[in-house]
Amino acid sequence: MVKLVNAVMLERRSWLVRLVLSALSFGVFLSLALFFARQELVRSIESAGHDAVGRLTALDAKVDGALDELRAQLTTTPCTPEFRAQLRRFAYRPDGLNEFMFAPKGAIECSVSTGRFDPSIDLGTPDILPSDAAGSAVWLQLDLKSIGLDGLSGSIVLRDAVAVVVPKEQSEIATETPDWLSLEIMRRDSRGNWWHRSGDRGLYGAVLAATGPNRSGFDGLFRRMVCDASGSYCVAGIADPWRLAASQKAATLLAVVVLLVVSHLAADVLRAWVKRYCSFENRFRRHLSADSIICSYQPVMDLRTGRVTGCEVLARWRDVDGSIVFPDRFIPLVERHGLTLAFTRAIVEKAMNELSQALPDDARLHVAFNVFPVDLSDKRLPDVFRCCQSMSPRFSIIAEIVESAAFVACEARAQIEALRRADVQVYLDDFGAGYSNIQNLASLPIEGVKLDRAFAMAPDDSLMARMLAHAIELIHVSGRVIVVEGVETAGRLASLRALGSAVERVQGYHISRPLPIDDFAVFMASESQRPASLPHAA
Ligand SMILES: Nc1nc2c(ncn2[C@@H]2O[C@@H]3COP(=O)(O)O[C@H]4[C@@H](O)[C@H](n5cnc6c(=O)[nH]c(N)nc65)O[C@@H]4COP(=O)(O)O[C@H]3[C@H]2O)c(=O)[nH]1
Repeated sequence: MVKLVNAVMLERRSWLVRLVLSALSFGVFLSLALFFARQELVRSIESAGHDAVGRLTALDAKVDGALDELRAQLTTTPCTPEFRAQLRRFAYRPDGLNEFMFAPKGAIECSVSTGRFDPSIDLGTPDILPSDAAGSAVWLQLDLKSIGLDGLSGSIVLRDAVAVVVPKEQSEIATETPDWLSLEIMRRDSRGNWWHRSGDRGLYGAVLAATGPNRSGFDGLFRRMVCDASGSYCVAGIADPWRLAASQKAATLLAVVVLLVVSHLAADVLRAWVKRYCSFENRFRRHLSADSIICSYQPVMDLRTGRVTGCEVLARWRDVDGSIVFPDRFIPLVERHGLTLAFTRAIVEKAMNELSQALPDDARLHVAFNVFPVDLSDKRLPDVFRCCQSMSPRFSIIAEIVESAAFVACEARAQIEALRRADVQVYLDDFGAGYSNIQNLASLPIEGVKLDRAFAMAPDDSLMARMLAHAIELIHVSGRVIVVEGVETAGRLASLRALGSAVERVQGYHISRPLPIDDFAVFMASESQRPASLPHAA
């Protein structure tokens, strides 16, 4: 997943990313479609089951009702011509029940179609015994040839010596059942045995096994069992989605095409969303907190004594994958989203907390913080450094400000004065680059100036390197403390020292790179062991 997100973010192998996302979306949509299809299929089984159960229950009621009515109407001696005439009259009714018989104890003595049977035909033990004395006995699935109904099959229901033939078609499953749906109707007798009534033989057992406790995994078929309230009838149903799809080829094809198109569109939306959600900007905004901000401390050396007397606090940010992000990536975001003051406050509080814990109580240090140019017009800025006041004189605080396009000298002056009242010294940062203005250098009540690192980092014979001495002289004339940053070599350190006392402090990779707090504490401890006369590493 991480690889996929990275590929999306970096726009690498866009065809592959699109393919993977399309496949993912297709999978999701297909699952959804199958879920709804499953609901529909299960609903179809249930509705066909309820239909069948309803029809059979109604048929039973109709048969029992007809037999009760017939018994009440039979007034003559059984199997006499008058008796058979009474049976026949009843049989003519248009209710689908046309063959009535006199069959005491299951032995048929006469019927509407055949007349008298001599000897009588014994039906044997009924398949379904009567539940009570007033109940019906039933013989299921009989070939009715023996009672004179050639080519017919069905059941015989006997109630108090009068019986009726229920033709097979009447208890059949509806003929309009689609071929992807198989049903079996079962009838339960009073002893709890189940009897096949119609449909596909064996389905009941198969559904019971597949839905029971020892069921195996999903085999692509959906199964359901529907029973009536009394538990006399159950319908087992199996729906085969693949047969359904095959029988509806055009609709299935159309559904697949629609799914493909929708998945493709969804993949594009997903890609855009992942890009937006996982973009550095959004990640940074979501996870920016005091915990994810890291302070790095770059030692600042007093050039005259060779001692490290201060540090600049530089912000880093820990990304969600643990990697460390440098300020050039996130400082513009902090500015764009108006988080500058809160960010500076978080850095100041974290750094002061770490420094006060990691350094010995007798350590004395200048601690320099970068201030966003935009906050120079925010009256709340001095308040950001309030937590440092209790730590004086251990730490003396410096706010480094950069002249920018929005730099308004009179606002900056008021802010600088407010900062000084809050015991914060103010230095102009990156002097000599960007918007640096000599008039500001002369007129603003600043304590120091940090010369842009481009001067110290310039190659020895370059114009910038030659300008270094002049820039120092210019600042020196203004009477400000001069800090030169970007000192990367012993040679550059020596050349600065050779300029005399103009440069007060230096900072750069030659002295040390920015360090995590623990390493900075170790660095400071080793500094305190070093004899003061030994110039630092030069
Ligand atoms: N090549 C080279 N580089 C050196 C040398 N010595 C110091 N540097 C780098 O120069 C930058 C000095 O900070 P900056 O001028 O205030 O410039 C800072 C500052 O403008 C801004 N920044 C960093 N932390 C904060 C912060 O907490 N708040 C604000 N507002 N800005 C910050 O990000 C800028 C870059 O910071 P970093 O990447 O940490 O880069 C740091 C430091 O690592 C050297 O000898 N050689």
